Formats: sequence, structure tokens, C-alpha cells
Amino acid sequence: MLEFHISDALIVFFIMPSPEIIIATRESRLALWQAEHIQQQMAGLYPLAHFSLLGMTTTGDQILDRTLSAVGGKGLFVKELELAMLEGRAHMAVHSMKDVPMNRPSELVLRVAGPREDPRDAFVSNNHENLAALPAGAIVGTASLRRECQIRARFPHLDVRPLRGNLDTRLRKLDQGQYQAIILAAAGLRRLGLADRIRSLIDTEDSLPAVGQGALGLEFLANHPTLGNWIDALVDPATEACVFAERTVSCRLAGSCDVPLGAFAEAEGEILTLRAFVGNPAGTRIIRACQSAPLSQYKALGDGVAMDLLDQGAADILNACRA
Ligand SMILES: NCc1[nH]cc(CCC(=O)O)c1CC(=O)O
Repeated sequence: MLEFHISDALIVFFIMPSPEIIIATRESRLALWQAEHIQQQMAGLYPLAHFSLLGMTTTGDQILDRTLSAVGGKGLFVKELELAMLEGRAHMAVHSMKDVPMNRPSELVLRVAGPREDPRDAFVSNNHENLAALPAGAIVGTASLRRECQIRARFPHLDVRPLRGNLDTRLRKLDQGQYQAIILAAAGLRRLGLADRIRSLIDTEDSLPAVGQGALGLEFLANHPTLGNWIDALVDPATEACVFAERTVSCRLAGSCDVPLGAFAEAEGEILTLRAFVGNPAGTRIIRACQSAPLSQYKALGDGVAMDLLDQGAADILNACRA
């Protein structure tokens, strides 16, 4: 009996090829941390398979001087990883969910790995404790229209200016004195061991997070024989329902268009609560909505919140942004 089992194992090891899974990733420090994190989890769960990383420098990473929206939006970070999968150079990709656009190839499946890291925005400064403590005219750096809108609305005396580059670049620009403070996602700072740079966390009431902020996305070839089942084990259903509810708002309102928009869902037991806003970059107009629904109704919840925003006149704001 024992011998029989041993020979079974030998057949698995020497005759069946061990499946090779290639994971595409951007090469920023944060992207590599995230991809390695997933690689380690999968290697632990599926020791007979081999997981390797394919690092890629995307167009979005190469463009540092113009604003992202001017050159095709944040989808640039993801598009080239998707192409690598479609062309057979990789089987799956790890993304920050925040960077995954709404329009995606139908040959690829998107799942959300859990648990979600802190979804809040972080206030980072060497001399000041929080936004309220900044003197009039202080320069605050952010790359996001969502953050810009919310800061200008509450603190019209601050000077909000664009800030591009990966996390290390942004922190360097702060340290060089080009900004009195910058706003970054807490999740990225924590993942890179830079939590001590966070002077204070901004309450979600004051800065509603971006769709998907703090969550990791796993995208893979739909026709792969085993990846769907394997990745299922990394998915946290509550986190996924939250993020998909948030993405539904974005899909209904903005598509892949870059507008000041935030959507953030939280699960309490089986109930999801989804808050969202749209506004103009100047922060002079903000429309908000909040609804709850059972976890399984995440899509209807996203639709409902989007409808609420549209009923309140969101289309005007969105058209002005597109113009
Ligand atoms: N837009 C870039 C980006 N994409 C994901 C994160 C942080 C990690 C996350 O939100 O999951 C960041 C940096 C930031 O916004 O400060």
C-alpha cells in the first residue's frame, strides 16, 4: 500500500510537468512588493507549481513629465500587463485595484485578493501634523483630482499642486522642500515599510478613498485550466464585494474618464454600506450619496448609488470634466 503511494508521488514529480505560472508585474518597488506577496502566498498553497515574476516597465512608468490623464489615463499601468497575458508571455498579473480601468479585455478575469490594506489617504509632511495645521498658501502635492477636490473644498486657503512619480520619487520631492505636505495612499506606504512617514491618517469622511484603494487585484487568463480555482483561495468575498460595488459606481458615472470621484464600501457582517461623491477639481461643487444593501447585492448597490448621484446632477459635473 505504502509503495503504491510513493510511486504515485514519483509519477507526479517526474512525469507530469510541474505547472509554470508567470506573474506579470510593474517594476516599481510597490508593484514588486505586491507581486511577490501574491507569489509567496500561491507558492505556499500550491507547492507543486512554480511561480515566477515577469517585471515590465509600462508606458505609465516612463511618462514622468506630463499629467497622466493627458497621455491616456492611469489604465496605462495595467494595459501592458494585460497585453503580456493576451500574447501568452504571462498567465496572470497583480495590480493595485485602484489602477485597474473599467474597460478590460473579455479574455481576462479580475478578482480581488484580501484582506484589504488601510484604504485611507495619509497626510505626509516633515513639519506639520495634518491639513488643518497648514498655514495659508502652503503647497500640498497630490496626483489625484479626487484628493485635490476634497482638499480644496475644505481648505480653500491651501495651494494644491500636481505631484507625479512613484512613491520614492514623491517622498523625495517632499523632502527637497518642493511641497509642505503631500497626500499618499496609506496602503502603499505601509506595504513598503514607510508607515513612519505618515503624520496622520485622513478620516474617510474628509477624504473619501478612491475606488479600490488598498486592495490588490489579480487578473488572469479566463481559459487557464487551473488558475481560476487557485486564485479563488486568495479572494476575500467581503473585500471583493466592496471593491466591485465601488467599481460599479465608477463604471456608471465616469467610465475610464479621469474625474474627481471617490467611492468606498465597508462590510459589516452581511451588510455593505457604500459612500460615493463626485465633484469638480476646484472643490466648489460636491455631490454625495450613501446606501446600504446585503453583500450579495453589491452590483445593485453600486447602481443605486450611481443613480442617486445622477439624480442630484452628477452628469453636469462629469460633462464639465470631459470638456
Ligand atoms: N496611483 C498610484 C497608486 N496606486 C496604488 C497606490 C497605493 C496602494 C493602493 O492604494 O492600493 C498608489 C499610490 C498612491 O496613491 O499614493
